[in-house]
Amino acid sequence: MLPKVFLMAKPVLEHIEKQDHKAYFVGGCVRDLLLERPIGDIDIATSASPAFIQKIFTKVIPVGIEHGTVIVRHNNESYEVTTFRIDGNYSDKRHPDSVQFIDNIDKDLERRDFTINSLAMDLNGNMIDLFGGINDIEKRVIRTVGNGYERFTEDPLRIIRAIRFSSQLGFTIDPKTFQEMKDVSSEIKTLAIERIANEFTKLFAGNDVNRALTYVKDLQIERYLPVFCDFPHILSSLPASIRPLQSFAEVIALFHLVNPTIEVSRWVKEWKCSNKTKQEAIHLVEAYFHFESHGMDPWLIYRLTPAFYEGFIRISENITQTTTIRLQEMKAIEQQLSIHSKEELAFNGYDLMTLFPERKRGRWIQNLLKRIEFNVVSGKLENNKKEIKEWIKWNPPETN
Ligand SMILES: Nc1ccn([C@@H]2O[C@H](COP(=O)(O)OP(=O)(O)OP(=O)(O)O)[C@@H](O)[C@H]2O)c(=O)n1
Ligand SMILES: [Mg+2]
Repeated sequence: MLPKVFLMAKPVLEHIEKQDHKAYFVGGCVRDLLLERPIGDIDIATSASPAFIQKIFTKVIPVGIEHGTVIVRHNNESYEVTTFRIDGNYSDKRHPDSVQFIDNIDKDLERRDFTINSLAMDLNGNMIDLFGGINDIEKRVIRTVGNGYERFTEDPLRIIRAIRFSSQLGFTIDPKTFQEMKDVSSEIKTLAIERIANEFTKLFAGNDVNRALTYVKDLQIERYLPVFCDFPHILSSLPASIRPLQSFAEVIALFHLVNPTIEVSRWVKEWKCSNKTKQEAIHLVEAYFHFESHGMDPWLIYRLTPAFYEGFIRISENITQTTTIRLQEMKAIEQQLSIHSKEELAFNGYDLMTLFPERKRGRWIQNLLKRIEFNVVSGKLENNKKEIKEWIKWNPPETN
């Protein structure tokens, strides 16, 4: 019996087939089904044109109609439905210059990157396996469909995808395919950095990230990657055994901790990351530096967003190469915090100005509040007005 995600998508295929067109499950979802891995997106390939799909379904989003792709919404799920096609040249290394729609799936499967990704499955679970994909899944090998040199030249991102799949799936790369990756590797410099970052995020998240990094070093891909190209030894300075990371921010944090002379802001700028990624990386790095000098304490927990606890553990485990920090311990400290934000502090800037009416507004207010906040969070000072007032007597604000 097919997993639920396929059963839910089945009516979409049935509806297309009822109109005398062919429709198949293709790509990653078929691969992951055979590997019994969690299924990501369900992609569908069809002989029907995008216009025809738009006609026969009520909810269709034309996401990439020029490449033959639309999204069909069915029972609140999205399905990418792509017309069988062959690609023209990829002169911008992102999208083929032109695509030609065809009515037979064979040639469509032939243009795909790896044999394990070139499987198609029909409604009844019958497999179309033209390039030995099932055999390669059994042997756990990544191999290009046909001529690797051509596949990688069409889209050099496939070089990094091969390594990413080896990390995610724990597969080896076929030696001939690997040689072809080497031959085309300098083309990586033509790729949009966002695409590379996307693959790198998945590469570092894979269970077999260490094997993948061996491939990266062997190919010397760092020559073509921003930041890495200026610090050729940074990959070799990584800890001996990397545990998987879950976001690009974690990757940046790790590299910054390995080489603090490269600022987080430089990684973010050259890899064109979002501000969200930047903030997450800064957060993780600050937490780790605090941990290094003070250990796990309430101040660390107070400053670290709970959503980043697990990321912090992953980073720490990588740097220290131990597994001593426990999530429960962090949560327990969080539960015990006297305050969770400075808004909960029993004393504010206005109180300080009332206490020192002769003083002009200035930096001293912020500085003193920060010290109060730190002492309250650290359990050295009770969070009530009277206590804080008393404390200030002995810890007066700095002179302006
Ligand atoms: N550069 C690329 C990108 C994609 N594909 C084909 O398009 C399918 C879907 O692409 P994508 O969703 O990027 O990869 P998946 O294999 O589905 O992997 P994931 O699980 O990460 O989505 C792939 O299986 C592959 O057949 C390709 O041939 N060349
Ligand atoms: Mg996919």
